[in-house]
Amino acid sequence: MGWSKWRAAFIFGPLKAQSKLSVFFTMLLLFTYLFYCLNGYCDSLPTPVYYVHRTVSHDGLRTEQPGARNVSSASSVRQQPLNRSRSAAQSAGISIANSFGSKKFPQAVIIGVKKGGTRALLEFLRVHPDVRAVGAEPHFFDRFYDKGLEWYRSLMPRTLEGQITMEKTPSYFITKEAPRRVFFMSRHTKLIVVVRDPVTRAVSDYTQTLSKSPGLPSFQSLVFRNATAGLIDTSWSAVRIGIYAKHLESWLRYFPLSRFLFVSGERLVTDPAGEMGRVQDFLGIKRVVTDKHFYFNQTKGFPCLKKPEGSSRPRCLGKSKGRPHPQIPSEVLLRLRDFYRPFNLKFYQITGHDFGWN
Ligand SMILES: Nc1ncnc2c1ncn2[C@@H]1O[C@H](COP(=O)(O)OS(=O)(=O)O)[C@@H](OP(=O)(O)O)[C@H]1O
Repeated sequence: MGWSKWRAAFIFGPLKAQSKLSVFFTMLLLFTYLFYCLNGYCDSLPTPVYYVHRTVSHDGLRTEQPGARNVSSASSVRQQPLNRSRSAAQSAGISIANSFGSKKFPQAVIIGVKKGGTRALLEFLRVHPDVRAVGAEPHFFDRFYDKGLEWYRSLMPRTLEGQITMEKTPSYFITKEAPRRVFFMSRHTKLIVVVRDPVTRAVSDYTQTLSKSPGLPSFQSLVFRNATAGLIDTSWSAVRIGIYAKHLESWLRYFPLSRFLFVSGERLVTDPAGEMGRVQDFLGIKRVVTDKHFYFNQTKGFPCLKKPEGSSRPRCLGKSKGRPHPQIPSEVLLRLRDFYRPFNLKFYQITGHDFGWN
């Protein structure tokens, strides 16, 4: 080696070593970041925030602290990141490596009504690429509120930018505390209520209970408090759930009417594409689910999906959806119809929509 080569090695040697070192550290950083992301830790970086409402809310009611350890109380309206801790799925050891997106609180919830057609609506919505929904009913705002909002969020599917997270739990509509709790999660939550003729709904509800307890007394013996006087028993849940106006009033103390969409359970059967058009508009997503997605299954007597989510084969809802109802004496049904009439009218008046049940 000549003198000039020795000189070059002397001058550039330390520089080469430096650049090697910086490449090494950059790689190390990259690998560490990738490792963390693949294990779900990146979820805690882009924080979905929600507003913690004042301890005393606008209507003077005290707001609750869900699973108190998760959310600190706030004396004024302020933003609170809610995803510091790792999700329950992770702590339960469920591998979520190689998954994308993050778990967010639902921006839209199907809050009711039981036996209204809520499963059909959710399954139809799941066909939409911009909707991701929990399959099972989480029952967070009625049964599991003590588990805290972090637990609730961990149940949600991962969503990418622009996708909507959804869930359905029909019992929320009649749960006294649910409006306040949902409001506490986010006042911007969109609320969908699938409503169905309360008389048919009551019979459907009874049919479901009967399928689980075959020894159940007859519908007519449960529906009356005093059969001779024709007094309806409003303490029976199958009757109470159908007084929609009353339940809606509790929700309207927290949410304006514009935050609700009322889906007709009847139209969801006779014109699923039409009703889905309204739902997609309300959610602010493209009308992707159209009449092309449905076919009418003659055996089932209901519309079914040509290609449900995650399948390329046509599928109808299960046996417990769309089952035959027992025969109820017509005078019993007429009496029940009379009972609901004023409540239905009130409901039409509040919602500005005549559902045609009378
Ligand atoms: N496409 C389609 N297929 C099957 N069933 C359909 C469909 N669309 C609406 N429905 C009606 O949905 C009723 C059940 O309502 P829900 O899903 O809200 O019930 S539940 O509260 O979740 O148990 C169910 O009530 P029943 O007829 O009493 O079984 C159906 O009438």
